[in-house]
Amino acid sequence: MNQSKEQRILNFVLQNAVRGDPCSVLETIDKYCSQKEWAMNVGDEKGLILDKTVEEVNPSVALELGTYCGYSAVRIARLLKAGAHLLTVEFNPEFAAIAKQMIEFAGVQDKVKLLEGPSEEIIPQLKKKYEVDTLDFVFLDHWKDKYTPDTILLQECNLLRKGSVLLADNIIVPGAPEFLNYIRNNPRFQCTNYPSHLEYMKVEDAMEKAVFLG
Ligand SMILES: Oc1cc(-c2ccc(F)cc2)cc2nccnc12
Ligand SMILES: [Mg+2]
Repeated sequence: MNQSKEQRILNFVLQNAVRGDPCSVLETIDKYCSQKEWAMNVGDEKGLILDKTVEEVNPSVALELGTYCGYSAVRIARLLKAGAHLLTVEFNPEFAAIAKQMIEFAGVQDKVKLLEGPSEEIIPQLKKKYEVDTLDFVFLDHWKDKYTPDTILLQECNLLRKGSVLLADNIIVPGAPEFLNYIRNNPRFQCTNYPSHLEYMKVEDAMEKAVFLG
């Protein structure tokens, strides 16, 4: 049974990165995916926008929708202060299995809780089952047609508070036009657009930051 691309990425990290060193893991994934096989990690260019937003928010509790191989989970977790944690949601079991190993190899497992399942099922469980009060930061990087329903669900579940920051990937490619329309026309959010490029490509992409005004 030949290996998946995600397994090949993990193997390359296990053989070439430094165990317990998140930056080494990120560099190694970026090296593989820019030189050998493209993959949908947020990447090093948009990753800098993610870094700056996480540092600005300095979240105690962060949520990621769309774990994939764990690249952005490692990217976010490496910046979290002592006692802070990231909940990351992945519905694809193969991806979740890869991400778990990636997160552990990077040594950030104590800061990351990987939740396997559909976001629409997990979000309503965050308060009672995962002891979340409100979310300081949310990274949306899963299927683009889920950005809007999940943002509405976060509000319905009272998981956002005044100042909660959402950051959405792939605003241009693959694109999230319905989400953009929703969030930019919603008076309860203050939006900022960050032009960038699709990971590992010269194709234009962008991220959108949306601050919940309460
Ligand atoms: O960053 C991303 C890029 C792409 C993607 C796929 C194929 C293309 F041709 C271009 C872009 C899909 C994604 N799905 C979920 C989360 N993030 C994604
Ligand atoms: Mg993405």
